[in-house]
Amino acid sequence: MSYFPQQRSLSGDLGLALQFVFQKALRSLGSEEQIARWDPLCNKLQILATYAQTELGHGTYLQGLETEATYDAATQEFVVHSPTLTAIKWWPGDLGRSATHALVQAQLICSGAQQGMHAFIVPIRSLEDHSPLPGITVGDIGPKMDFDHSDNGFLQLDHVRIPRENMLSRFAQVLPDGTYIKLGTAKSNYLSMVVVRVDMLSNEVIPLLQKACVIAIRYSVIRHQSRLRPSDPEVKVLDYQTQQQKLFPPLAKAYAFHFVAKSLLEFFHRSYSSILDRDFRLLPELHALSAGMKALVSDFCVQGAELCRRACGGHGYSKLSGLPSLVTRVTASCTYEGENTVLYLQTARFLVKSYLQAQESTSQRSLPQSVAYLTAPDLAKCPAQNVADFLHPELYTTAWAHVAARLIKDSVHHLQTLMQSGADRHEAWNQTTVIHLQAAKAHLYYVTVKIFTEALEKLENQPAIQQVLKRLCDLYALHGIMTNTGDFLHDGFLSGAQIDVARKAYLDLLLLIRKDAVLLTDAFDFTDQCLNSALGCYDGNVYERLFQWAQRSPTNTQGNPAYEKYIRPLLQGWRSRL
Ligand SMILES: CCCCCCC/C=C/C(=O)SCCNC(=O)CCNC(=O)[C@H](O)C(C)(C)COP(=O)(O)OP(=O)(O)OC[C@H]1O[C@@H](n2cnc3c(N)ncnc32)[C@H](O)[C@@H]1OP(=O)(O)O
Ligand SMILES: Cc1cc2nc3c(=O)[nH]c(=O)nc-3n(C[C@H](O)[C@H](O)[C@H](O)COP(=O)(O)OP(=O)(O)OC[C@H]3O[C@@H](n4cnc5c(N)ncnc54)[C@H](O)[C@@H]3O)c2cc1C
Repeated sequence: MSYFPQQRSLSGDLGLALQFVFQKALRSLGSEEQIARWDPLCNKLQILATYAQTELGHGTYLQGLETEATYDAATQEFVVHSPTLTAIKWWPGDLGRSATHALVQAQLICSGAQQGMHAFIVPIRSLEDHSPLPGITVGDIGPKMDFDHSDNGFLQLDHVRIPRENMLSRFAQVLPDGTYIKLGTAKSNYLSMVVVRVDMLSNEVIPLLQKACVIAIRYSVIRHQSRLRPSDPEVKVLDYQTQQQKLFPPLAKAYAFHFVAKSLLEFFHRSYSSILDRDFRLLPELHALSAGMKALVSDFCVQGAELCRRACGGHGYSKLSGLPSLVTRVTASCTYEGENTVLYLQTARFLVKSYLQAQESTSQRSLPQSVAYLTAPDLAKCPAQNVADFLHPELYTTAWAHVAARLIKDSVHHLQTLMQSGADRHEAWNQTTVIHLQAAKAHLYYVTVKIFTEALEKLENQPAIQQVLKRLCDLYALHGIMTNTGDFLHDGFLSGAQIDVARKAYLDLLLLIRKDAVLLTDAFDFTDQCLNSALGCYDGNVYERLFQWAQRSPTNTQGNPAYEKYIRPLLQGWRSRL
C-alpha cells in the first residue's frame, strides 16, 4: 500500500483537467438539481466541459470581467455576450479543440442592475459533429511555454441564449420574472476557486516536485563524478555536501507539503458543508489559507523542481530526463488558479484583520486557529544553546511564530503610519504590499512547520518512520531559518552565534538524511512509466536508456532532410573550390 496513493479522477486520467475543475465548480456553486443533471453527464463523458473565467483583458481582477449575462424575462433565458475584444474568454483549458460545454463566469444583469460575477453553463459545440454552435467563435490560443496536454482556448460569445436554469443557483437565483434572489455573500461565487486551489495541490502541483526529487536523487547515486581524494574511486555525486544541500530541502518540502495538503483538505471538508449550507463564518480563514498555500507551495515546487533539474548537470537539460517538462509544467501553477502575488496579498489582508482583532482586548471572538499565535506569549530571545536544542520541534515552531508575528505587526504599523500621514487606505495598502508579502510568507512557512510537527506526533507508534520524517521536518524548519537569517537576527531573537549553531544542526542533518534519501523517494511509489525519465528509472540503467532513447528520437529515425537541401550542396560547393 503506497503511503502516497495517487488521487486521480477519470477526467484527470484522460488529461481533461478542466472537466475536473468544471465539476468542482458545479458541485460548489450549483443547486442539488443542477448537480444531479450535469455531474453524471461529465462522469460518463457525455459532455466535455471547461471552466471559462479569465478573459483577454482580465484574469486577476474579477470585478473587471466584461462578459455579460442579461436576463430576458420574456423568454426566461440569459443572453450571454462578449461586448468587447477584451471580453473574449482566453486561457480556459480544453477549450481550444475539446470542450462541448463551458462554465462561463459573467456579470449578471437582471432587474435592471449588475449583480456581479455568476456562473452559467453554456453549450459551445454540437454533440452531433463537434462544430461550434450559433453565436460561438472558439479556437486555440496558440503555442505556450508548456502545458501542452491542455488545449487552452478562446471563446467569443455573440448574444448566445441559454435557459434560466443554466445559471448555477446555490448562492443566487433569478426568478422567472427576473427577480434576483441573493442566497450567499458577495464572494460566494468565488468559492469555486477555493475548491480548486485546495485540490490542485495534491492532485497536480506536489506530485510534480515529488517526481523531480525521485529522478534527481536516484540519478545522483548512479552518477559518479570526480574524486574526493586522488587515490579514491569517483564518488556518487549525492555524496557531495553541496548536492545534498540542493536536493534534500526540496525533498523535505515534498513531504512537508504532502502533510499541508492533507491538513488543508481536512479543514476544507470541515468548513465546506457549513459553507454550502450558507454558514460563511469559516470562509475567510479558508480562503486566506488556501490562497496563501497555493502560492507558497507552487512557488517552492517550481524552485525545487528547477534545483533538481540543475543538479543533474547536462542530462538534466535533456528532455529524456523528464525534468524540463516537470519544471515548465509546475511553473504554470504559479499563475493559474490565481497569480501567486495576488494570492499572497489575500492572505496578508486576512493577517492585518486578524492582528487588529487581536489588539482589541474587548474582542470576545477568539482568533481563527491559524493565527492564534498572535495572542500567544512571545519569547524575546531564543533559548537555544546547542545543536540538539535546534532539533526540538517546539523550539523552531516558536521561532517561526515569533518572526511571523513580528513581521505582521511591522506590516500593520507601516500601513497605519502611512494612513495617519494622510494617505488613503488604498494607496497606503499599495505602498506597503512588499512588507505585507513578506509577512504573509513568514506566516505560511510557520503554518507548514506547525502542520509537519503535528503530523510527526501522530507517528509515535511507528518510531522508525517518525525518526526519518522528523529529520526532514527539522531540515525544513532550519532551511527556512538559514535562508531568512535576517528575519531572525533583526530584533535579536537569534544571535549570530546561534545562527552558526543552527547551521551546524542543519549540515549534520544532510549527512543523516543521505542514508535514507533513496528510500524516501521510493516511498512516493511512482512507476517508471509515470516518471517517464531515462535518469529516474528504478533499475538505475541510466546510460543504456539515454543511448536507447536518443537513438529512437525522431531526429535519428527519420531521414536527414538537412543533408539533401543544405549540407550536400554546401560540401559540393566547397569541394568544387578546392
Ligand atoms: C488539477 C488541477 C489542474 C489545474 C488546471 C488549470 C486550471 C486553471 C483554472 C484557472 O486559472 S480559473 C481562473 C482562476 N482565476 C483566479 O483565481 C482569479 C484570481 N483573482 C482573484 O481571486 C481576485 O483578484 C480576488 C483575489 C478575489 C480579488 O478580487 P476582488 O477585488 O473582487 O476582491 P477583494 O476586494 O480583494 O476582496 C474582497 C473580499 O472578498 C474576499 N475574497 C476574495 N477571494 C475570495 C475567495 N476566493 N473566496 C472567498 N472570499 C474571497 C476577500 O477576502 C475580501 O474579503 P474582505 O477582506 O473584504 O472580508
Ligand atoms: C497554463 C494556464 C492555464 C489556465 N487555465 C485557465 C482556465 O482553465 N480557466 C480560466 O478561466 N483561466 C485559466 N488561466 C488563466 C489564469 O487563471 C490567469 O492567467 C491568472 O488568474 C492570472 O491572471 P492574469 O493573467 O490576468 O494576470 P495579471 O493579474 O494581469 O498579472 C500580471 C501582473 O500583475 C500583478 N497584479 C495583478 N493584480 C494585482 C494586484 N491587485 N496587486 C498586486 N499585483 C497585481 C500580478 O501579480 C502579475 O505580476 C490559465 C492560465 C495558465 C497560464
